[in-house]
Amino acid sequence: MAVDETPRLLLIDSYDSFTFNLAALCHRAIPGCLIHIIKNDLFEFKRLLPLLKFFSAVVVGPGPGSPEVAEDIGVVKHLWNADSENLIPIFGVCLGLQSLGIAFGGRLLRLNVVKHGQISTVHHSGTDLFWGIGTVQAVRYHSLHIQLDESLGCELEKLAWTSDLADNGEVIMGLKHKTRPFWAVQYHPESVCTNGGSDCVLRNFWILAQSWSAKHNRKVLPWNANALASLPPPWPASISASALPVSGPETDCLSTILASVHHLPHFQLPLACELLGAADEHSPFVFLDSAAEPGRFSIIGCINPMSVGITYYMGCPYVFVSSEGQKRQERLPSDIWAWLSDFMCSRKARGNADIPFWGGLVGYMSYEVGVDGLDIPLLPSMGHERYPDINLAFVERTVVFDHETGDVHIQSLRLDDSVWVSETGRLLLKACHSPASTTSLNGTSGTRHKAKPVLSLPQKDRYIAQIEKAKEFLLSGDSYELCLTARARITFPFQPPTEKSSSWTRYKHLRSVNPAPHAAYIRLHPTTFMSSSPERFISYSRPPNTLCQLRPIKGTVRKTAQITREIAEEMLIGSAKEVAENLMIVDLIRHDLHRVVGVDVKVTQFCGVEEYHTVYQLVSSIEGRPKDSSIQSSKTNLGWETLRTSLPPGSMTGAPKKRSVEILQSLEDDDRGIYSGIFGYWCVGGGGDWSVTIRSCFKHEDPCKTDIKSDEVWVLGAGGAITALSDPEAEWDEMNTKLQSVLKAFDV
Ligand SMILES: C=C(O[C@@H]1C=C(C(=O)O)C=C[C@H]1O)C(=O)O
Ligand SMILES: NC(=O)CC[C@H](N)C(=O)O
Repeated sequence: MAVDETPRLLLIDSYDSFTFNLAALCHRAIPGCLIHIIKNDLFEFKRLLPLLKFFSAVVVGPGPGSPEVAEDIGVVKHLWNADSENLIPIFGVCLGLQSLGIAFGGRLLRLNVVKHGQISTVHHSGTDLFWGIGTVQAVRYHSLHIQLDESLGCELEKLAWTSDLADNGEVIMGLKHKTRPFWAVQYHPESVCTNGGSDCVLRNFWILAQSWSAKHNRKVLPWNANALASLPPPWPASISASALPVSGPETDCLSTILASVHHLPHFQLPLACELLGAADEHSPFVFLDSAAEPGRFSIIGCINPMSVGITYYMGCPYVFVSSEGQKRQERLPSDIWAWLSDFMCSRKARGNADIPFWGGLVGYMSYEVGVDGLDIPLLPSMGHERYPDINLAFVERTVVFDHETGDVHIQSLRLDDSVWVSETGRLLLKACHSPASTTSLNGTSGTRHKAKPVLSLPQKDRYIAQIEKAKEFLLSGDSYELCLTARARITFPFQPPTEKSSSWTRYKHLRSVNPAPHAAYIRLHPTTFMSSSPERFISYSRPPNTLCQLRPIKGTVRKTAQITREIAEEMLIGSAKEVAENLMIVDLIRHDLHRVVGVDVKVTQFCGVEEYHTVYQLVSSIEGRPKDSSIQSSKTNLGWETLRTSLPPGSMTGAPKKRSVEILQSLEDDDRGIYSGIFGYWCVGGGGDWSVTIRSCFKHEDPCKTDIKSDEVWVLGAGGAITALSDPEAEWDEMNTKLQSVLKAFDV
């Protein structure tokens, strides 16, 4: 029988959000290995068993829940009892270790004090997995642990442990089976903050596995594509251009957009927006506003009746496309993502490489679009007849202001649009030289509404009770962190609509009272959306050589007169709780990024303290830029694929993502809708930039339907990450601080 030289690993994923980090670690530690990743419920054991002969080893990943619960552990629990014919070396992580533990007489217990995103010193035997290894500082994500009664002639041997002192006493961190080829660690070797116990432990496992296989004459069968057709292709080799959506022709055969540049350092963005139609309630308008640092570009999209509008409702097999007053529906080829990809494929163009947006799609996507991508059923409350879950305009004419250089770029994708480009230039130049009123620039709190609005706020008792319930899920091991949120509503009694947009005035007020780098005003009927978000979800540069960057925020301190930057740094970086919150999301996002871009993922900023108008926040930055030129061709939509597979934003869910979203659905009172989703753009050059919809509010109405005398209802959401270390009162305050940052614009 021929021996297959390529190390093949079967990585069994128990629906965790760190699985691709583990795959990346295996790839680093075991040269040339190919990793097939399956969910723990893909096969029954009798179907999996014959496939094991094609693998060199199995890696059992971490996951939510308990190894004693059949649905949580899936097929894994059977692996340990395979007969000697079918034995295969196995490396387990966390839930994997716990499953090994209970299979051979270990007791599964809850920790007194759970450890999520915290770093412990791991002591070890210096043998087996820990051979040649010095100090280990390891990240832990667990609520459960294994205890061995070694006096009973246990088949397992402890290899590593940590001393949690008064919290939990000694906790097992590494195990091996005395005769079978099974090894496992309780901590997370793949976490970005684990030091000393990652690559080298995996390398030791591989050496142990190979020598056990040699000693027991275990042969790996040559790869047989037919027999293995039911397995997914190996990672990272599966990431190839063919697996990515195609973005159209190569850049060198594209038309060049029309553009003019004016140096106007004192450009008044709100005034420019008004000259271009922002104040006209009846026309659609989009403005992506870098209203504070570190935002650099602000984008005004000039929409007119010929512009294409795209709306999509969750669960609907159609997408609605409107233009020139007509609306038609188109059946989706497979899903909305593929449709949008096709739509953009035929609209590629080329412009000034220094400007991130040349025209393209601008708008928002709801949280539920992302939830759907996790294969979680929508809540029954989600009907078609609500509001669009995806609402985008294809913007051909844009004004882009570069806050760094003071240059204004007027651009059009249309052929023969030089008249619009030059007239818009003239208009904006003129406006720059005429004094603007403060009201026009900043807005005022006063709008057309005379009557006082009714404000409905989250109830403290209810929110605290939800935090307590969330904590139960953290203690049981079902989640490591839950981003709990609540909604507020501001209702203005019906007033006859006016030409002059009151929401635009409101937005100007918001951007002056809570300036933010990812601010936005998006009026795409029936929805009006305004944001003062501090958080970028993802940006991806134009292909080829796309760089994907995600910038999760986790860790918040409210600004007050007493809180200086130094104090905020101490409160954030000096707090195990805040850093743990951030670390968990960094690890989750690394996983999301590794899945699409392969091995080339880096954390370029870890827990930087950034100052915003009302809060200090801990911000990390994770980047991926695959070196592989086949993925990096100018024809692939790497960024779009990363966006699709990374929703909903990890910072708005918690980890592990899928289980956490399910738990949050059961805890929160309403679906999130637009809140917690994303907004931003997809440029015709292939790049994109999408922000997280927080510190934002929205309303749905159609000003053309004057016969319906509906109230004007603005909805806003706010929340924060709940961890086992959360103090409910402090979480309640944090959520309110975030709500207030937007409520200020309503003077309620
Ligand atoms: C949930 C919100 O914010 C999220 C939660 C944060 C936190 O827990 O520290 C910080 C930024 C956001 O990712 C919100 O603003 O509503
Ligand atoms: N990271 C994990 O695999 C966690 C395992 C288990 N759910 C626990 O909390 O202990």
